[in-house]
Amino acid sequence: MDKKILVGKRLLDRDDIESICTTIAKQLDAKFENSETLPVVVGILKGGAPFMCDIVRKMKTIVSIDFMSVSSYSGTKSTGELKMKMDITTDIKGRDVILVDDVVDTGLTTYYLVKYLKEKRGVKSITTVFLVDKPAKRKFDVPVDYYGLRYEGEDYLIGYGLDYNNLLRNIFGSEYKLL
Ligand SMILES: O=P(O)(O)OC[C@H]1O[C@H](OP(=O)(O)OP(=O)(O)O)[C@H](O)[C@@H]1O
Ligand code: HPA
Repeated sequence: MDKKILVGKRLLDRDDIESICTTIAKQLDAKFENSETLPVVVGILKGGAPFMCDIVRKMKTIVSIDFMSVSSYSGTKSTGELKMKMDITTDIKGRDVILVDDVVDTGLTTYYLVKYLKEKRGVKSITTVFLVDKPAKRKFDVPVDYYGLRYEGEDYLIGYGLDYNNLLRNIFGSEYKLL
C-alpha cells in the first residue's frame, strides 16, 4: 500500500461520531413516530455499513434492515458508472425507506438508487442519511435529508466506512486524509 495516503488530519473523533449517530437516530425516531408503516433502513455497502449499524442501534423505532451493494469508484475517482452488486431482498413496496451511506459526493450513487427504489421498487418515501456531505463535486441534484458533517473541500476522505480501494474503512474518526 502506498504510504503517502497515511498523511492527513482527523476531521471527526469518536465523540463526534457518537454524537452524530445519536442526533440522527433521534431525528429519525421523531420523523417516523406517527408513521402508519414501519420503515426499512437500507445500508449502502460497503461504505455505509458502520454508520448504518451505529444509527439503527440507537433508534427506538421498530425498523426492518437490509443492505444493497453498489459501487462506482476506482481509487479516488468516480467511474461515472454505477454497478449493482447486491440488491435488497425485503419487499419494500409501499414502505418508507431510510437510505444510509457514508458519503454523498458527485451524487451519482444516490441519484440512481433513489430512481431505482422509486421507479422499480415502488417505495412510499425515501429519506437519505449521510455521514459526510461533500458538495464541491456534486453533479446530480439529490436529496440530502440528514448528514453528520458538511465538508466543503475536494479531498478524498477515508475512515469509518470510507475507503481507498477497499482499504482503511476501519480507521475510526477519519484519522487520515488522502493527499
Ligand atoms: O456521490 P458519489 O460520487 O456516487 O460517491 C458516493 C459513493 O461512493 C462510495 O461508494 P463506492 O462506489 O466507492 O463503493 P463502496 O461503498 O463499496 O466503497 C460511497 O460509499 C458512496 O456510496
Ligand atoms: O471522499 C471519499 N472517500 C471515500 N469514498 C468516497 N466516495 C466518494 N467520495 C469519497
